[in-house]
Amino acid sequence: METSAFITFEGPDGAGKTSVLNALIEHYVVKLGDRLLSTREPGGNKISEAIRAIIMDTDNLEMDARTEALLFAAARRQHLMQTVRPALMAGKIVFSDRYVDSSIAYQGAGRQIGEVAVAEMNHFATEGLTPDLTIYFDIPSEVGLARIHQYRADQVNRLDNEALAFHQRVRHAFLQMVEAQPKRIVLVDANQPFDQVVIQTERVLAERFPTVFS
Ligand SMILES: Nc1ncnc2c1ncn2[C@@H]1O[C@H](COP(=O)(O)OP(=O)(O)O)[C@@H](O)[C@H]1O
Ligand SMILES: Cc1cn([C@H]2C[C@H](O)[C@@H](COP(=O)(O)OP(=O)(O)O)O2)c(=O)[nH]c1=O
Repeated sequence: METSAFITFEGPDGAGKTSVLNALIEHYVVKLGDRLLSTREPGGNKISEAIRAIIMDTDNLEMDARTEALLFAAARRQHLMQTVRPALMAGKIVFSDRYVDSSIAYQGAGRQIGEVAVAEMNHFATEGLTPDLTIYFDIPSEVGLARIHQYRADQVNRLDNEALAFHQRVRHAFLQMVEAQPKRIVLVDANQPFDQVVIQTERVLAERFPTVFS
């Protein structure tokens, strides 16, 4: 059977992950067909999408930070069991728009409930399943937020609404993870023209998985 790969895409809000992922899928689907599975967190199945709706609801202002972290982890667990693991077992290439690193950055650092505690809780949820590669799209918080408010104002969610300091803590935590785990996490500068971001991402994928992506 062909080798599977679990590749996650991370970054602050407005870094361009979703747009880059769409471009990548268009590019690779010709070669990979249904061997490529692209999915996103939180969501991807009925239960996780229902949890997502509760987390993102801008009316849920009273949500406690640990409740939020537990809900993200619960949605992640269901997504892993129902979508990601079966695909990996079938030898597929799985692209996931966000995974555990987002919880460490947003809930651990952004909400300040502790990066180690969030990592441990997610270890329980995932049984330690770690991506083969993570591409981290780096963007200054001001630039990312400006993109969202300029182009996606109709889709602003409860986390987008947080103050600048929250988003700066999130970015700082991501950068620390890149430094601590350079083999797994590769940084792509997302503060450049879109086509350049896509080209650099494709280069990283081709370097790491030459038989799949080049
Ligand atoms: N490199 C880029 N330069 C300028 N605008 C961009 C770039 N990448 C994405 N955008 C725009 O920024 C907004 C947020 O992008 P999106 O892909 O939704 O980001 P994310 O999924 O990381 O939050 C979109 O309107 C998108 O068109
Ligand atoms: C997966 C995950 C996402 N998030 C946040 C990041 C985003 O603000 C939001 C996901 O919303 P989404 O609209 O999917 O944003 P994006 O396109 O930027 O990924 O949830 C967490 O706080 N913790 C997590 O574990």
